[in-house]
Amino acid sequence: MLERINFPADLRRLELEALPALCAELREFLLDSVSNGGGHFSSNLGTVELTVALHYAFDTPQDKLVWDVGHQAYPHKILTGRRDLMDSIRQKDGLAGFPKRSESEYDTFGVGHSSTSISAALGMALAAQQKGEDYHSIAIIGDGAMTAGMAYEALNHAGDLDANLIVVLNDNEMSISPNVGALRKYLTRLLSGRMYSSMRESGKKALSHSKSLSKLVKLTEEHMKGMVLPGTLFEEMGFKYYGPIDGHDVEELVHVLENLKQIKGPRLLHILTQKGKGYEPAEEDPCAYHGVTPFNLKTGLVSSSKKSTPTYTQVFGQWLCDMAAQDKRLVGITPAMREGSGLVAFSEQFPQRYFDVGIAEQHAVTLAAGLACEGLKPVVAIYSTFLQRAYDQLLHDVAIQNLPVVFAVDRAGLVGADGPTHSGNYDLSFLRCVPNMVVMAPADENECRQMLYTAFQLDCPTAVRYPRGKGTGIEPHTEMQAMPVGKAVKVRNGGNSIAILLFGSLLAEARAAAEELDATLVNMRFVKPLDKTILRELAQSHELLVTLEDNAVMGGAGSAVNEYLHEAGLAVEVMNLGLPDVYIEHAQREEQLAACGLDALGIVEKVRSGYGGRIHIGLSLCPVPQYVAN
Ligand SMILES: Cc1ncc(C[n+]2csc(CCOP(=O)(O)OP(=O)(O)O)c2C)c(N)n1
Ligand SMILES: CC(=O)[C@@H](O)[C@H](O)COP(=O)(O)O
Ligand SMILES: [Mg+2]
Repeated sequence: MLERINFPADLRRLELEALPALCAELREFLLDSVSNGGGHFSSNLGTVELTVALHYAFDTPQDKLVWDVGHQAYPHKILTGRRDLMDSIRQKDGLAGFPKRSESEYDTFGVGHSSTSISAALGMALAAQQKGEDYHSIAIIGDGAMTAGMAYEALNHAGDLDANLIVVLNDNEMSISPNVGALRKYLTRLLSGRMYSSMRESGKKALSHSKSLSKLVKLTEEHMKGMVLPGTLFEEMGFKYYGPIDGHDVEELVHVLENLKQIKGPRLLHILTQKGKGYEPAEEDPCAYHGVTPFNLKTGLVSSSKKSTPTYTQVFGQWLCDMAAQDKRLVGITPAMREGSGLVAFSEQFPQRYFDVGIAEQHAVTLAAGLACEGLKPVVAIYSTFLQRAYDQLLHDVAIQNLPVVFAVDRAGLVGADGPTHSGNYDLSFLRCVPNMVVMAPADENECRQMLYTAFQLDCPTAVRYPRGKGTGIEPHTEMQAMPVGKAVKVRNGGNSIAILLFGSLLAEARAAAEELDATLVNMRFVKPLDKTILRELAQSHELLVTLEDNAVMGGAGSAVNEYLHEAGLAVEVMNLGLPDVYIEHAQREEQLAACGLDALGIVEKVRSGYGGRIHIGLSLCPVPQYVAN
C-alpha cells in the first residue's frame, strides 16, 4: 500500500480501516531505511500513527503541520513525496534530517532546535487571521520539548488569543534520556490510571456513533466536554485540553483530530506514545536508539568502529569525574544532553552533584551563575549550537559578575549529518567579545583535558570548545596540569615565509599543510587572551600569517589576530581560513571541511592561489597530501 502513497492526497483516498495496515508498512519501511543508513530512530517509530492520522485528517499542505525539533518527522517525509530518497537522508546532497522549507512545501517550518513549534504555528495561525484565510495550524511537540521556556512563552501568548491553533503534545515520557522536571510528574499524573482508561472508552463510544454532520458536531461537543479535564495547567493557560488518548490507535486519532477541527480557539491534544514503538530493542532502551549509525536490525547491534581512542566528549566525561573526585565544589549541569555531552558516568558517580535541567539552556546557565555565587564550581556541559540559546545568560548573569563558570562547549565547528541547525560555527565569535571570558580551543585530546583543568582553576568565566567525534587519536595524560593562560606553543619551525596559526582541532590538517608549504606551525591554544608576544614575533619574522579555525571567519579567532596586528601597527600579510559566511549543508564532517577548503589540500591550495605569486612559498618535493580521516 505504501508504494501507492506518494503524497497525502493518496493517503486521504484510503478507507479509515486501511490505516492500521498502512502504519505497519510505514514502520517496516522505517526500520529498514534507518537501520541501513542511520539517523534518528526511536522518535520516528513513535510517530508513525500520529503522522498518518494528521495527514489523513488535515488538508496538508494547506493546513500547516509544524514539527518540533523535527527528529521525529521521517514518517512525514516518507508520506510527502520523499519516500524514495529516504536512503539519502543526512548524507551529502541527500535529504536533510529535519524538516526544511526548501525541501518540501509540506515542511512548513525549518527545525533542529527544540521547542519552537508552538510559536511558529501560532504565527501561522495569526497570519491566517490577518489574511482572512481559514487553514489550520498544528504544532506537534514532545514532552521533552515542553520542558523549555519557549514553549510556555508561546502557550502564554496563544492562550490569550482566539487563534486557530492546535497543539498536539506527543508524550512518550522521554526526552533523549528519561524526561525530567515537575511537568513530567504532572503529565504522568494526567496519564495515570482510571482517568486515562475511562476517557478512552467514553471517547470511543461517542465517536463510533458519529454519522451525520449535525450529530457529529453534537456528539463531538459532548465527547470533547467529557475529555476536558477542568483545571489542567493547559486549561488555566487558556487552552482547551483534550486527552490523554492512545497515540498508536490511528483510527481513534483520526476521529479525535476530525472532531478537534470543528472546535474553535487554542486546543491542546495530549497523546501517549511509546518511543521506539515496534522494535523491541528500541522499546526497551529508547535512549540508546535515539540516534543511530547503521546497525543490524536482527541483532540490534551497531557496527563497531575500528579504533577505540576516546572522543572529545569522552575525554570531557572522564575529566569531569576525575575533577569531581578531587574537588567537592564541582557540580555538573546539562540541558537534557546527558549522553551526548558525556555525563553518564558523572551522573552515576556523583548523583547529588549532577543536574539535568531539561531542554532549558537559559536556565542551565543562570542556575550555574547562582551556584557559583555561593562558592560552588559549576561546569555547564553544552553543545555549541545550544549555547546560542543562552547567550544573554552567559553575558548578563555569568560574565558581567565575573563568576567562575566553566563552559564545556561540545560539538564546536562542523558536526556533519545534523547540518546547519546543529553546527557550532559561531561560538568563538560570540564568546571572545565577552569581557572577562577566557576562551580555549584544544588541538588534541590531551590538550582538551589540560584546558578543562586550567579552566577549572581560574576565577573567571571560561570556555573550552571542542568538536564532535575523535581528534588526533592520542590518549590524554592521567595527570592534570594548569597551562599558562594566553600562551601558544610552536609545533613546527618552517622557513620564514609562512606561519600557520592554528586555533583548535584542525591539527592534522594544519600539520600536513605546514609540511607541504614548509610553514611554521603554531598552536595558539587561547583565542582569548591571545598570545600577543608570539604574534608580534611571527609578524616580524614571516611574510604571511595564515590563521586557521573551524569557526566562522567573521568575528572568529582570525579576526582577533587581525585586530591585534592592526592595533599594534604590525604590517604583515594575513590570510584568515575558517568557515565561510554561508550555512554548510549536512554531509560527513570531513566532506564539509573539504567543501570549505579546510582539509590539508584546501589549505595548501588557498595559500598557493592567494599568495603564490607574491611571496616565497616553500618548494614541495612530494605531492600534495590527501586528508586522511581519523
Ligand atoms: C534547544 C535544543 N536543546 C537540545 C536539543 C537536543 N534534543 C533533541 S531531541 C531532544 C529530546 C526531545 O524530547 P521530546 O520532545 O520529548 O521528543 P522525543 O525525543 O521524545 O520524541 C533533545 C534534548 C535540541 N534539539 N534543541
Ligand atoms: C535532534 C537533536 O538535536 C539531537 O538528537 C542531535 O541530533 C544529537 O546530536 P549528536 O548525535 O551530535 O549527539
Ligand atoms: Mg518525548
